[in-house]
Amino acid sequence: MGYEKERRIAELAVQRATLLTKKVFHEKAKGELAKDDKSPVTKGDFGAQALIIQAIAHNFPNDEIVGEEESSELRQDTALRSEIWDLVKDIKLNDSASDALLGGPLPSEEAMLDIIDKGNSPGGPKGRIWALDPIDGTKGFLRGGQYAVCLGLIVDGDVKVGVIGCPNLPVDDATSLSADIGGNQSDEEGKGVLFSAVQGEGAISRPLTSGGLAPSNPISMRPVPDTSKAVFCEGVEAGHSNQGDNAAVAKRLGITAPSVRLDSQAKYCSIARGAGDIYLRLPVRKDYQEKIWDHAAGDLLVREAGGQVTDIYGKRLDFSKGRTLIENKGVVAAPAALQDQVIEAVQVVLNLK
Ligand SMILES: Nc1ncnc2c1ncn2[C@@H]1O[C@H](COP(=O)(O)OS(=O)(=O)O)[C@@H](OP(=O)(O)O)[C@H]1O
Ligand SMILES: [Mg+2]
Repeated sequence: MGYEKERRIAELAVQRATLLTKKVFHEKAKGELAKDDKSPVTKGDFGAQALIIQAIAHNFPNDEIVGEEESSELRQDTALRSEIWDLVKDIKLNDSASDALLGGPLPSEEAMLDIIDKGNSPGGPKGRIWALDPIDGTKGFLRGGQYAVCLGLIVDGDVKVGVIGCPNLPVDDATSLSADIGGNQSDEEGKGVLFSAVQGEGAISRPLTSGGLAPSNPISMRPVPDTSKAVFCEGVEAGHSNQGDNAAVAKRLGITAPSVRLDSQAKYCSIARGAGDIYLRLPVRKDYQEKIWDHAAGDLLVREAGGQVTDIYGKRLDFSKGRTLIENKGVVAAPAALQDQVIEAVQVVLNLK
C-alpha cells in the first residue's frame, strides 16, 4: 500500500515524455523526415529516457533505474546529441505546478547525457528499482502504429507501480475491439491514454493530456464465459513471438475471432481494459531473454485489472534477477479464471507435457 507519490510522479513523467515522443512521431508521419531515417526513434528514446530519469532522480534520489538506453552513441555523435537536446530542453507540461514536480529544466547537454546514464542499474532482488522503456514498440513507432512509454517501480523484486503511456490508443475504454488499431488513432492535439496501477489498488486509465493529470476511470478485464469467446492480442513482428504457435493455441481453445495485432505493451493495456482478453508471447528463439522494461508495468497493470501473467510454464514473471527475465520463457496473460486452461493449451502446443 502507499506509493501514491510514486504513481503521481511516474504518471506525470510519462505524460511529459510522451509529449516529446509524439512530436517526433508526427514529424515523421507528416513526411518531414526521410523514410528510412532511423533517427526519429533514437531521438524519442533518448529524449524520453532523459526526461523520465530526471523526474525520478529529482523526487527519489536514492532509487536505482534500469533504463533501456545508455549514452555512448550520443557521446560520439554531437549532431544527434544537439538535436535531442533541442527537444528535451523545450518540453514542458502545459501546467506549471505539475511541471515543477518533475524538477527544473536540465542545465546542459552534458547533464542530459549523465542523466541518461543513470539508467545503468544492474537490477536485482533488493531495493527500489525503476524499469524504464522510453519507447517500447520501436517497430510500431517507425511504422506509424502503436508504441508505449513504460515505467515500473520494482521493490525487493516485486512490481509495486506500473505506468504506461499509449499515445495512439483510443481514449474510450469501451471502444470496441478492432483489428485496425494502428497509428490512425493518433492526432497531434493530445489523444491517447495513460494507464497506471499500484499493487493492491487496482488499475486505472485517464486521457493523456499536455498539462496536468486528467480524471481517471477504473479499468478491468472483460468477463469471458469460456475460452472460445476470447480474443487474442498479439504482437505484429513475427520475430518477437511465434504466430504459428499462437494460432495453434487459439484453435485448441476454440477461438475463432481474429487476433488484434499491436506492438508494445499496448497489448497488456488493451487486455487490461477489455479490448482483447489474452496476450500470448510464445518464444521464437530459445535463447532470447525478455527484458524487465518490456514487461514490468504491463504485468502489474493486467494483474490489478483481474488477470494473471505468467510464462509458458505457468510461473509468475520474476523481476528480481537483474535486467532480464532470466528465469522465464515467453508470456501468457489472461483473465484469472481462464489462465490454467490457456497454459494447458500452450503446453500441449509447445510439447512441454
Ligand atoms: N527475439 C525476440 N523475442 C522477443 N522479444 C524481442 C526479440 N527481439 C527484440 N524483442 C523485444 O521486443 C520488444 C517489442 O515487443 P513488441 O511486443 O512490440 O513486439 S511485437 O509487437 O511482437 O512486434 C522490443 O522492445 P523495443 O526495442 O522497446 O521495441 C524488444 O525488447
Ligand atoms: Mg521495449
